[in-house]
Amino acid sequence: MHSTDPASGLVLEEVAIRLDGRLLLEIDCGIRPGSVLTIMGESGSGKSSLLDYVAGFLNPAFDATGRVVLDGRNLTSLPAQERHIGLMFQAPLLFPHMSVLQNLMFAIPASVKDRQRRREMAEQALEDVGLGGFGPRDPATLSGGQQTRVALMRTLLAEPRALLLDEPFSSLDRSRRADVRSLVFDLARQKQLPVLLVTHDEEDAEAAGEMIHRLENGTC
Ligand SMILES: Nc1ncnc2c1ncn2[C@@H]1O[C@H](COP(=O)(O)OP(=O)(O)OP(=O)(O)O)[C@@H](O)[C@H]1O
Repeated sequence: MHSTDPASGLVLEEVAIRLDGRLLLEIDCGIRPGSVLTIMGESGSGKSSLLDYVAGFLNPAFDATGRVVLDGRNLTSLPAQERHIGLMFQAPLLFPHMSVLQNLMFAIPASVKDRQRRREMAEQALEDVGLGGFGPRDPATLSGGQQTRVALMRTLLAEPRALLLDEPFSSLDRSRRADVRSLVFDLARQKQLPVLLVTHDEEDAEAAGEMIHRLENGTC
């Protein structure tokens, strides 16, 4: 299934990932701006490797083929930093030697040169996720849910054109998980980003919406 408008959204055209000559995963699909495709499948089926391929840093141990097209542009041979794709993992991975605010300011594109403007954007991002005033804090002093919210805003401040989420909610407890999940999907919808979500959690998949691909024998 391809995106209805090939000039928008994320399209994975006949992507196949192999390891040691064995086909791990095959996918051919389109994700419209603002919608989420959820990929579920057993451990080791190649889900994270698919995200790595889309992001542009698949380990060379794998052999991958197929095109990655974002908003009509073929990204397949571009380096990761030129793809404008945002990633979020299970561990929030904030830089420990920077304050929360510095973590956010670091993500803002270099095209925003004015330091005061960068600071205001980072402070606003914290306000947006209910963490106003947390800027000076050391990331290690934040709870898991707070760190995840900062990581989300850090990803979005980089102005990605698509989001890849690899089990991003799994370190959160049930109640916090539902809140952070809604926040991620709401912001993705607002910003009209196509989202590729990898999860083992049925509730995540249900909350994400109608497009769920379950890998069976590597194909979905
Ligand atoms: N750098 C690597 N070199 C060789 N094999 C690897 C490498 N990284 C992962 N693998 C193997 O590739 C396969 C796919 O791994 P991948 O992490 O993509 O699966 P996954 O579906 O995301 O699994 P999980 O749900 O457990 O996170 C696994 O068998 C894994 O052991």
